[in-house]
This record gives sequence, structure tokens and C-alpha cells, in this order.
Amino acid sequence: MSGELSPIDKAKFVAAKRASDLVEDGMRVGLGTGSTAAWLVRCLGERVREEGLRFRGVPTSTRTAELAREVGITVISLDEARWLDVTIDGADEFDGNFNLIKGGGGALLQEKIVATASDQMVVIADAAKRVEHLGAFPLPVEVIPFGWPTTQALIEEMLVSMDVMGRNSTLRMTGDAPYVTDEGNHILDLHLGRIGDPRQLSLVLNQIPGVVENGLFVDICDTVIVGFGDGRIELRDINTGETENERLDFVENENMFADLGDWKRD
Ligand SMILES: O=C(CO)[C@H](O)[C@H](O)COP(=O)(O)O
Repeated sequence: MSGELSPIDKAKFVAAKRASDLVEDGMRVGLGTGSTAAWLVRCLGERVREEGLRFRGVPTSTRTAELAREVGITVISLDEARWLDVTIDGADEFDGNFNLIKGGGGALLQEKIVATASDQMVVIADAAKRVEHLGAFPLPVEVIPFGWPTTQALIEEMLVSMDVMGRNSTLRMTGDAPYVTDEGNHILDLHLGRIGDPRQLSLVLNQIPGVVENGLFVDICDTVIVGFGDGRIELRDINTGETENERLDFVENENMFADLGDWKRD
């Protein structure tokens, strides 16, 4: 089974597997959304089944909630949890200061609320997500459906005034219809090329009427765990400066990897 999986899947798996070790009995844990976060949920489900790990998970999307329940994780809402020990999530891009672009999977609003309500945010990613400057990945912005073309025009006007490199944006679609988030909103993807000042852009975007939230996560992520296709894992904590390098043995983990690979993909 593992032979059928791509190096990217392996990289996502090893990052997720390492992050799953951070979860301890009694914790309240934010569960991210996306293919890397789905590996994490499967790894945690494995620990629940095999070790009797007892923790409660707060999913950041209906997709993650479904998968978490399916693998045997106790799911609670953020209203019940109020505050979390840790949130573990994927990212579309991260830079050297651990600023992120998120929302490629359309769950940025719940992801940002949950991550912000956590003592620690851990990002799990394959090495391709590491960038010098954010912005090659289109920046998702969640907007309310009412008057979205006006909101889009206001955003583009703002981008011109801020002298941002790329200025055009596209409404995310599912087939012929606009994509609808878990909160009933739409997503505009901003094709910027390079974001000079993520903090400033995030603040300005969120002041535009109709914008609910944007996919820039500034000063939210504490730890990044990067996985590589050959099993290497690199963990860096921005607060302590701590760096850890290790390698996950695929032979040892082959069965688990194969079993987990059988779970429905995100
Ligand atoms: O922000 C996200 C979902 O809204 C995801 O974390 C991001 O898109 C990364 O996804 P993947 O792990 O599939 O590469």
C-alpha cells in the first residue's frame, strides 16, 4: 500500500504522525482541515484505538468532524471547549516567521478562530509549503454572499492603493456554482504573487465591508513540523528556537501507514 502513495503523501503522513505524539490524555485539541490534517486525524484515531488515548477534538470543518467521528475521536464544539491546549493544522504556505496562508480547503474562518483559541498552534506540512515570501499561493478571503461583486471591487481597489504586485481575484467555484463555506459564505482567491507585509494586508482586508476573514495567519503559529518523502521530519518552535530533526522508519510504520492509507482520502 505504501508503495502506491506519493512522496508528498509520505511527507504529510510523517509530519502528521510526529504531531500526533504531542497529544496527551485530557487535552482539548483543535483538528485542522485538509489532506495533511486528515492524516493527523487518522493517526490520532489509531492512538485512541491502540493506546486508549483520551482527548477531545474540536474540528475546524464538517469534513474533519465526520472523519474524526469515523476514526473514534470524541468530538466537541468550540462552544463546549472554550479554550484549547493545542491546534494542529496544515497550511498552504508558511514563511520564515511562521506567517501562513491558509484556506485552500475553504475552512479558514473556523481554522483561524480555533487556532486563536489555542495555547499552541502547530502546523504540519510537506517541505513544498515553505516559502521565502507569502503570496504565490492565491490568498483566500471569505466574504458574505450579499453584494460580493462590490466587496471584490473594494478589495481590488485597496490592492491598487497598497501597491500590491498582483491585483486580480477570482470567486471560488464548485462546478457552476460559487463555493459555499461551512458558514454559508463565499471565497475570493486573491492572486497577489508576493505579499510584502502580511500583517498590514490582513488588517486592511478585514476592514472592508463584506469581508468576514482572510487566510493570512500572522503571529498565530508557534511550531512547524515539516515532513519529507524519505521519512525525515524537521520540527521548529518559534518561541523557544528549538529545532529537532528525526526520521520516521517506514518499515516500522509500514502497517500503520498502509492501514491509515485505506481510510477515505480528504
Ligand atoms: O487551510 C487549509 C484548509 O482550509 C489547509 O490546511 C491547507 O489548504 C493545506 O491543505 P493540504 O494539507 O491538503 O495541503
